[in-house]
Amino acid sequence: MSPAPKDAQKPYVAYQGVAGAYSEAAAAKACPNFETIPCDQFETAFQSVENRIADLAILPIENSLGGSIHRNYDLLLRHNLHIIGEVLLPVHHCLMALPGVRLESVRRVISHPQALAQCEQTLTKLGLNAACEAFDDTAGAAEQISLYNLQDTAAIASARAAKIYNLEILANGIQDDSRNFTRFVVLSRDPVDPRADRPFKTSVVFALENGTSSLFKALSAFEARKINLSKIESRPHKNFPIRLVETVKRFEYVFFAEFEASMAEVRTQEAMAELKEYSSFFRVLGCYPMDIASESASNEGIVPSTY
Ligand SMILES: O=C(O)C(=O)C[C@]1(C(=O)O)C=C[C@@H](O)C=C1
Repeated sequence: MSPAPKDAQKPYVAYQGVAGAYSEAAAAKACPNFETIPCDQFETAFQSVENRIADLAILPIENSLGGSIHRNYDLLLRHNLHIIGEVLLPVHHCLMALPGVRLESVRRVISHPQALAQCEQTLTKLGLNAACEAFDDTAGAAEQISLYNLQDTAAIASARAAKIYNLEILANGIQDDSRNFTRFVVLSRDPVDPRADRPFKTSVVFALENGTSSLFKALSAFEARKINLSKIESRPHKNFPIRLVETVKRFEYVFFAEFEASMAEVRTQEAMAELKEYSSFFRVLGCYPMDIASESASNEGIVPSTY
């Protein structure tokens, strides 16, 4: 599936999955006045912004139980889009099947690998005699059951997906912990202007001249200026995966770091300049408003008013 051509009058936001996916819910929360464009792959969502089919894309980046979505970190590096916002979405999973199917007759549970991971312990507690199978997205798994009349299969997806695909909810709230949140980032072709009058985050990606051994020193540039590091993720350095130090082969990484500070602040500019001194590669992925509980509750969404 590729995104449909867009109507030039309306703003569009691309997401991965089909109607009823959590990414669609995140798009509605972040950009309530936008039309949504479903994409079959994460990369298609990036491309639809690059090719001007969509104005923005929304991508899951990490989950409080399942961890980081590595694929999207790699794609952030491969593509040149800017992060302009973030949104935290509570994720409340349901186990669903065709009407009349009982829990005892389920032999297969299908869903997005993140959703399967977030419900692993609960599925065991439910005493299911079923194999888990990965699917491209949660709502797509629900759709599959409906389309092919799969009597022995259940899906993990949202209550909205159950409604859209006419499935019955067998168990509600099956995430292993109620504090199950996915953080999504909003991507655009253009950056937003950094501000200092409200909480902003800055996301960067870098590789170090001397490898991991200088990571502590590099990050202390932020600590020294009392800038809070909210996230760090390492991924293989695809252009330079191994460093030979005498007889030892060391793995090389690129580091994704997020700081609770705006690039409009002098302390952030200074810390970044210092980090660059240790880096063989450095890029700002975005400087954007933090998703703060009171703000995400507003029905304005979190995308800047320029959209
Ligand atoms: O499959 C979906 O519904 C998605 O939006 C994807 C996704 C993910 O990639 O983590 C988003 C939120 C949930 O954590 C589970 C799956």
